[in-house]
Amino acid sequence: MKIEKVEIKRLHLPLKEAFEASIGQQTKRDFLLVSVHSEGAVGYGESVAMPTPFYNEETTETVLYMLETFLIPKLLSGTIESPEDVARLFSPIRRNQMAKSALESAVWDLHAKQKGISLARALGGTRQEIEVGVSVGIEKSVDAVVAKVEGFVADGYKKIKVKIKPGFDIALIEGLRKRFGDSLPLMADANSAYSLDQLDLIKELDDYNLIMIEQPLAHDDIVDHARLQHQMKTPICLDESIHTFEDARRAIELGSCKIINIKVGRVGGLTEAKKIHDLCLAHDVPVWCGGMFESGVGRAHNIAITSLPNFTIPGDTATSSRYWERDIVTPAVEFAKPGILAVPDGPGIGYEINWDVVKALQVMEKSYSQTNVTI
Ligand SMILES: O=C(O)CCC(=O)C1=CC=C[C@@H](O)[C@@H]1C(=O)O
Ligand SMILES: [Mg+2]
Repeated sequence: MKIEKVEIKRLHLPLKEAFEASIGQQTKRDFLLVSVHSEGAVGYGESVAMPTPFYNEETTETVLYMLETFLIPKLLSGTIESPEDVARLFSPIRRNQMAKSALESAVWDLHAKQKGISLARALGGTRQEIEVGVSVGIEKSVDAVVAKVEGFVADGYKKIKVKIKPGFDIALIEGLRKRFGDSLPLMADANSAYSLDQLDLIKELDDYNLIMIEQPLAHDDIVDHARLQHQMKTPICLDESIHTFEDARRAIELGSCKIINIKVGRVGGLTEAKKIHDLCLAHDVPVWCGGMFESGVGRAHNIAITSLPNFTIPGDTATSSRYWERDIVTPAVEFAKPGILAVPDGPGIGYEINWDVVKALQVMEKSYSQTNVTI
């Protein structure tokens, strides 16, 4: 497969409503839509980095820089037999996983389209339908979160994840359990807002039958998380700490978590995501697909990877209408049944780009071909 051309469009996609976590507030997606071209076929990917480096170190600007300066020249000048080769091609470049993933996932889509099969099938997916959860941000009061959750439960979401931070944690979980009882599939995500100094406080969360607590401690830690996991019955799930297969292997070996959140962008693309999935399957560690407020393009990649067998916990792959007035794909991503998405079986990601919406949101576009880049 020879990639002849890469295009990048930068889009500003407003969220229907602001989303707050311990790492700050978000009102829109500022992201890159990436397309890769070969022999008349086009594959699409999306950069999931945020405009600010508060979730991880990458930003929309650093992704653009890495793509233009290193990754696109490498892809255009190299030869690849399969999408797995892209990760190998990029391996001399350290980190910058979200930049790598934007291109690599587009090549996966292209590959599946060229073979005339769905991306899910190309990845080895086995499910035709996936269960879906929803991530709920921090609000002004516990009652305000309860009201939001009420709507999502009525919509049929199969898992409720709430964001917590010191001062907005125990009372929130208690309020939710009071209103919805013990059977609500509930989890909490702290985005690294705690340290082991707050061990007693974190341990209080053990009383609420949570499915898991996501990333309570530092974003770059697996040692303290292991200490914490050994003292808690609630499974710890790692998000920010896992960037590679090796990170996952070490975390499992140390006992730092019992569940892993796989975000395709955070781990550098679909090839690494699949490797982490396989490792976790071999170690009886269930996984689920996290979200980064993806547009329909990144969401389609998430749906495809979630069709693999060890994605046994509903992911943060909510519907388009949970986030956007108008998504950039058609059809929009909507439930087949309450809380259930159908895995598309058309070629590649299985959604078309809605170019009218893209045009309306586009703030920049660039094109790269073999004639105008050097490595
Ligand atoms: O709905 C989604 O896409 C998930 C949103 C979500 O919870 C997150 C997205 C990005 C950074 C964080 O705030 C958070 C997470 O840590 O999973
Ligand atoms: Mg998280």
